[in-house]
Amino acid sequence: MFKGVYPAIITPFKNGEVDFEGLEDHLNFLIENGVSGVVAVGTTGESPTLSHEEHKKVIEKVVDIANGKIQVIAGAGSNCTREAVELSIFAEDVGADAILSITPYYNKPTQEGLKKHFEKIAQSVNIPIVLYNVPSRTALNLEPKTVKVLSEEYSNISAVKEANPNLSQVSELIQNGITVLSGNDELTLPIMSLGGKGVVSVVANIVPREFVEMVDSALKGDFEKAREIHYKLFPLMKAMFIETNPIPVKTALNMMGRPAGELRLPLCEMSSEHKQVLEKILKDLGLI
Ligand SMILES: O=C(O)C1=N[C@H](C(=O)O)C[C@H](O)C1
Repeated sequence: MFKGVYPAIITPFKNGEVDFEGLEDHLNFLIENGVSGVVAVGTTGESPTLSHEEHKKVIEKVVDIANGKIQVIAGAGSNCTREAVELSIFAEDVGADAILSITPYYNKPTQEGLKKHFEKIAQSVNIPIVLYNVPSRTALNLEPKTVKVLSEEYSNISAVKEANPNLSQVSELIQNGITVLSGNDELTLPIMSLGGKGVVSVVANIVPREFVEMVDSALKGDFEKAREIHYKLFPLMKAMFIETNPIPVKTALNMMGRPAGELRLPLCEMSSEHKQVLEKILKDLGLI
């Protein structure tokens, strides 16, 4: 079901509002450059600062523009189970191919609580659910044993977007038959060497075609070619986190003349020092 590059698409803003024209332009750019699909309203899409109405409208618009040409994984997570269920049902109803469901953040449930949370979601939709584990943002780790129990009970839970850099944990997930998508651009190649199937990517918003070539090379077993691209793009991948994502990726896209637009507070404009670092990397890659 999941293989390749899935940019976590940015949400363009103009004059404080969602720029749906810019969203369509950027999504078509990604489609034209060979991505397998996109994640709509993930972290990179600034989900925390979209209203529920905007969140739903962006998912609906992305599904509409994609029009079956690529997969749409709808960001539908929450630290409130009831809210996550409601959003997941909405995403399925408007035609999303799958949902990305982050582990609850801030309220730090136990593994038993995580299991019950995702059980409720799996019981509410039929489309596939990609569990999203990102300890650096949620302050908890979704353990492989919890994923194993869920995947054995629910056929629509079979994939994890893994942003925990612990590669032993990645091996355990894959050994248990779980499809793993990297949740960290820099770890994509190492994870694919273990059997991962691709990535939910930030940097692919900027260089989709090259990142697709890297992942496709790894999927074909051509790790020499994949490594070559990995190291070419490594400075840009690192720069995506020189400040909190998506500040760098939107800054880079604006530098490239692409319609990324503003950030919503509390995310704000990148420091001029970091802008200079990013600008040099983009120039070195011939992107500006
Ligand atoms: O938008 C997402 O979802 C992503 N979140 C990660 C993060 O910013 O913590 C990075 C990931 O590649 C995309």
